[in-house]
Amino acid sequence: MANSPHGGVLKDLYIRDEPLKATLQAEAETLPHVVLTERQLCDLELILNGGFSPLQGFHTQAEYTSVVTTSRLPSGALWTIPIYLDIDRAHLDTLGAVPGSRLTLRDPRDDQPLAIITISDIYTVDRTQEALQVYGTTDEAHPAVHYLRHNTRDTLVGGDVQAVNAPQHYDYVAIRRSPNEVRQLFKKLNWTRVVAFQTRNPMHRAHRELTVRAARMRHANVLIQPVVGLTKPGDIDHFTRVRVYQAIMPKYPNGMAQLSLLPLAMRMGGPREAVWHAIIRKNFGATHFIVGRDHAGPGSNSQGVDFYGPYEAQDLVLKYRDELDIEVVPFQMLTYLPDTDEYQPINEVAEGVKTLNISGTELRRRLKTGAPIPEWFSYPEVVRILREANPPRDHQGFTVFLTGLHASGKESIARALQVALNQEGGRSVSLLLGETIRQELSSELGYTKRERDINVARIGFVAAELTRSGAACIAAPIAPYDEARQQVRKQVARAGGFYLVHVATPLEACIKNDRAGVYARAIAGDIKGFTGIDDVYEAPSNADLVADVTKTSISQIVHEIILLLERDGYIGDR
Ligand SMILES: Nc1ncnc2c1ncn2[C@@H]1O[C@H](COP(=O)(O)OS(=O)(=O)O)[C@@H](OP(=O)(O)O)[C@H]1O
Repeated sequence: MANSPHGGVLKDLYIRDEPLKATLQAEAETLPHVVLTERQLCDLELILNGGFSPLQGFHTQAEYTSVVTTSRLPSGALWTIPIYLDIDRAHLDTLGAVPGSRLTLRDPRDDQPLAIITISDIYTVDRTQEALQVYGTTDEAHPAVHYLRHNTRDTLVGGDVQAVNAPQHYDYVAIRRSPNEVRQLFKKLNWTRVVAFQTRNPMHRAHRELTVRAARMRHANVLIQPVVGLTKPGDIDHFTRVRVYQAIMPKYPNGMAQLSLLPLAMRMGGPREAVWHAIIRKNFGATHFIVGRDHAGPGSNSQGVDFYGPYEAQDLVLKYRDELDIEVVPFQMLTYLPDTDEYQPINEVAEGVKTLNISGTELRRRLKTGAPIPEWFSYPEVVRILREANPPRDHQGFTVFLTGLHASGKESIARALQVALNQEGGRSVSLLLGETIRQELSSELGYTKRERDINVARIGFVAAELTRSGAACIAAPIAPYDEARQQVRKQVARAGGFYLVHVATPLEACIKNDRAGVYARAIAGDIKGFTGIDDVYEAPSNADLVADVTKTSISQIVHEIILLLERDGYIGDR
């Protein structure tokens, strides 16, 4: 038998009665609506499917105050993290929302109506009180406090919700399971003792060892239940992590473990969050829950000191062990003993025995540089997935952005560089010449500052997309304005490498090079606002390379660019 839900009843709010569901769906279309934030969406999914039992909606003021100050719902049931619907006061007023009225809650991704809330009260968030009581700090280095200060809206709307539709997912659908589905799975597998494991990080050998040890100690099966909602900013994306989890599952003895995903929005609330996680796992039917070192820890504060002690979360969960009614399996950090090729909890290692460990920071460094990751630390299948998601520079994209006057030679450099990069191979090479872009993307634009800015921004967008997909992109517009170029640099640098090359050929030489006679027409006044003649060219102050075709050959300039790319690891030893 799976564990009983928190409060005794699983509050699965999905409506199975088709006519009633149809009535609610029709009503949802007539009501004023709110588009949920990503966090609210995660919270709502777990309210609707019973993962947050005994909650049946977003906190009322009484619930909010009670949870924040006492870690309990007014009923007395343990509940440690406040779950509320925050909305801007002004927005709420335009909806005409008052206690007693109903609002449709819509999915921010596809606008689908998910639920109807019947408003029971409207009140104001108490940011300081919540930060201090729930997270123990007002330091914005704590992600939840930062969220409270910068994202949480001022007004909270409390009330029960009715389910209209389940949020639609398109990724890993088969292993996103509701509490009811997980309970059915346990029943089918004949699992009665299940130890749940929570994670927001990739899993390595130590995690596999830890969960198997827990199973052995408690004669239980294992539910790996990673968070795929919101985790700590900067974490590895859930797509990569789920591929890792899928790769690690065959490492468990046949029939021992199952993988199921949890759409939770973590707060990184340490001790209080650990209790919340235990309650949620109880709702999913687990009988045991692993709480390790620094569970749901947010890292260090603005003074460089950890917000919570490494075993503070374990202590709080153990304090509530009786009423939680899910057995907590506390774990010390597992460490590797190279001499005996085994893992052991750090507190059980005899003095003088050699241990090895690779920290998260060290792992990220090795992924970035391509340095080896030993098999004692992780499985080759896992490392391969992580490396794919963190390709070394020579597999990342880049943009070389050439800026300069008309006929400065930037087009010749661009074409020659394209050939050189094609010779190098390994990437597709795209050329975005000023003239081509004007024809293909910006044919309606002229040459005012505003229109040039739009043109250059479009080039920046395309260059960033190509760079993200691993291509080499060579752009060669005039791009006379510094601010517009800076924007492009920012946008592309988020996706890969960016190099600004100023083709600084003097105007007289450009005029001489211009066999089409465009400058002559500009000088004669037939073309107005021509760059270099009667329109400005702001020379870049932060170019990665300055080239002048009157002083340096095209081959040499291309070589200089190749040297820059090689220096940074984008080309070369592939
Ligand atoms: N008024 C005016 N000012 C500057 N350039 C003009 C103008 N009118 C037409 N042209 C021709 O348009 C070509 C492309 O300009 P760009 O799109 O690169 O300019 S910008 O970056 O949007 O400022 C550019 O050619 P290339 O430099 O060969 O690309 C110019 O010859």
